[in-house]
Amino acid sequence: MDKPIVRVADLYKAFGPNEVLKGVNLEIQEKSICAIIGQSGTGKSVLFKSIIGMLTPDKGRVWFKDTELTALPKAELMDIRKYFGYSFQNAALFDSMTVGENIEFPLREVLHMKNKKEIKKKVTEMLEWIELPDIASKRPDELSGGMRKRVGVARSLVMRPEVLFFDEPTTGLDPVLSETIYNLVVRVNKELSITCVLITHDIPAAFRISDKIAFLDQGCIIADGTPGEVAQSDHALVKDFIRLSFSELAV
Ligand SMILES: Nc1ncnc2c1ncn2[C@@H]1O[C@H](COP(=O)(O)OP(=O)(O)OP(=O)(O)O)[C@@H](O)[C@H]1O
Repeated sequence: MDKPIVRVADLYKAFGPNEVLKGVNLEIQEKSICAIIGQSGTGKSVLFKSIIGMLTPDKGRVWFKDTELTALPKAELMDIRKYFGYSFQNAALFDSMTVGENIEFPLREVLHMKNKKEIKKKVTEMLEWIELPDIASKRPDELSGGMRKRVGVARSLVMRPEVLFFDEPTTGLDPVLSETIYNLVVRVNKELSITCVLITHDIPAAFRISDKIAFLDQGCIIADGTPGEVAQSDHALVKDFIRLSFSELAV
């Protein structure tokens, strides 16, 4: 877990006059869980999208292992992106397709797999892995929010990414379902050895499951380290944020 799999150096991104990222530096260790936390609108999603190449940074560098993504031509960047998986807030499933078709979609469209038996086997394996073995023929709108999120994770995992990014994986879920999703993140990390990077507002969960926490504020990382190290931060905002997040639990 000592080698960085993703490195970000001095990253800047603005939208017109809105300077969102202002010199972000971050290292994410291979096979770790890293949580990016911070106030709303502070640039967490923009940082995510800049790392995975969905947004082009204005300045700065991003590496995946030894490859500098920010130096790659678009075609090569697309190729490297197959090592990244994403699970976004709304699970982004296609409602017109069954669950099975949703999961096989990247196999057909990205990996150009044609062998129906092989595709079906992978879909079945994934559904068993997320502990929802019998829902291949259901449509996403027949599922609960928590099930949809698990299917979204399965669709990302079927590509066997090396890094899986979760943007607010538990938004809209009650605490019990949220826990099942965090357990799934931990299983993805421990059982499949996949590096997991998550944005979350659930600070206690982030502290519980992460190896590293990075606190983003106004476009810069103002604290990062193990949960214990970040909990000891001297930064007033970090201290307040953590105190308030944990005191909510005590109410
Ligand atoms: N594609 C875009 N075009 C213009 N502005 C954008 C774009 N994407 C994000 N922004 C702006 O960047 C800023 C940071 O947004 P971002 O979504 O990264 O915040 P966040 O920290 O993830 O917030 P939250 O925790 O509420 O999800 C906001 O001011 C937002 O309006």
